[in-house]
This record gives sequence, C-alpha cells and structure tokens, in this order.
Amino acid sequence: MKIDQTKIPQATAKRLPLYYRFLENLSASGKQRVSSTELSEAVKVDSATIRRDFSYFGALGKKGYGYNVNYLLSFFRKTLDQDELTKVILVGVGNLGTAFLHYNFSKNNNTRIVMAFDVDDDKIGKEVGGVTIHHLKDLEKVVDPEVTVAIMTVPQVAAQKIADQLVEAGIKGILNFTPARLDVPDEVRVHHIDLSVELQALVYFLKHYPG
Ligand SMILES: NC(=O)c1ccc[n+]([C@@H]2O[C@H](COP(=O)([O-])OP(=O)(O)OC[C@H]3O[C@@H](n4cnc5c(N)ncnc54)[C@H](O)[C@@H]3O)[C@@H](O)[C@H]2O)c1
Repeated sequence: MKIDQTKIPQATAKRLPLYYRFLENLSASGKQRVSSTELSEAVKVDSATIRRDFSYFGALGKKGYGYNVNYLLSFFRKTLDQDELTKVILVGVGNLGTAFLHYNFSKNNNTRIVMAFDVDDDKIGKEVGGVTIHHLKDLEKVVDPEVTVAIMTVPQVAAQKIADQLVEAGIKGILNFTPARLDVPDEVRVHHIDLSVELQALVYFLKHYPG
C-alpha cells in the first residue's frame, strides 16, 4: 500500500520509531499479534492515540485480535526507510560527541555516524568508535553528497557559524545539542535537544501533577 507521507501528522510521524522499536522486539520474541492496550502500556502512549495513529496508514486492528505484528513492521520499515542506511555526520568530538560516537545508534541499525569533524589538531585523523575525525575545513571535500543530516555537539559560541557551513555543504537536517538557537534557511530543519529544558519540564510536571 502506498501511503501519502504528507498526510501523516507530524506528531504521529514522531511516534513511529517508538512503535517500530517495540514491534521489532515483539517480533524477535516470536509474537504475531499485539493489542493497542499492550502497545499502549509498552510505549506509554494512550491506546486511543495509537488507534488513531495506525488508522492513518490503514492498519485497522480487529476486535479481539489486535494488530498483526509483521504487517505493521513491514509497513514501518518502508515508511521509516528502515531498509536503507541513513548516514549521518557529527561535528564536535568533545565529551558529548565522543559518547555519541561510541554509542553510534547500535540499537537502531539504520542510522550510522559515518564521519566526524572537529577543529582541534590533536583529534584530527584519530578514530573514535571506529569513526574518523576530519578537520571541519575539509567538510565539503570529504563528505559524501548523499549525507544530509548532521549532529552538532560543539560549544555554543561556535554553533551558528558551523550551522552556516553545514547548510553550505548541503546538510538539510541538524540535530542541535548546543543551547544556541540556530538561524537557518526555511528548507533546513533543526531539531533542538536541550537537556536543561527537558529537566525543568519534568520537575514542573512532578510538582504540579504529582501522582
Ligand atoms: N556534555 C554534556 O553532557 C552536554 C549535555 C547537553 C548539552 N551539551 C552541549 O553540547 C555541546 C558540546 O558539549 P561538550 O561537553 O561535548 O563540549 P566539549 O567542549 O567537550 O566539546 C566540544 C568539541 O567541539 C570542538 N569544537 C570547538 N569549536 C569547533 C568548531 N568551530 N568546529 C568544530 N568543532 C569545534 C572542540 O574541539 C571539542 O572537541 C555544548 O554546546 C554543550 O552545551 C553538552
């Protein structure tokens, strides 16, 4: 079935990897079907939302049967391009960048950091987690044109200039771990991950919605 991706709401699209990971584990343990209630408990999304999410791609659970795990998995694989390896680059091999290179999405075998960049001469040419570190000035020379996603783990002060360089080199998506708010052209997407904001939100919810 061909799904029009533009019709899937963003909030639904964001939950797909979550569903996918859980279904993959289910399938590996030999389970053939799953109910929305079971899914709901595992991924912590309410079952009405799950049913609505799944209805966007025509997966209608049968009463008393639930969803067919393999059907869902094959759908998610296609939709999330799980069959294709997404190559990603990382800029800034410090504390956080080093940790990411060692982790390198080992649980999620369709995303891989293939190259890292820094400006510290002591790091250039070395490998971390099997990934070679290049000088950022060589970005356009060494990066594969099919790479369109970059992770930024650099000091805040350097972030905007590096974002400009990434855009210039054809990067279309930036996962930004620095506290800097980046200014990029409309066609470039930035996802900003700010741990202190997440923590503050958690503390707020604990305080105002206890239990
Ligand atoms: N360490 C954490 O736990 C953590 C958590 C959340 C967010 N952050 C944010 O992530 C970013 C990185 O943090 P960190 O602790 O890894 O910092 P770090 O100082 O350990 O590492 C920064 C790296 O970026 C490199 N760098 C500096 N200027 C550069 C440039 N122009 N081009 C390419 N590389 C450059 C440095 O050489 C260094 O290797 C910061 O913005 C920080 O606020 C860090």
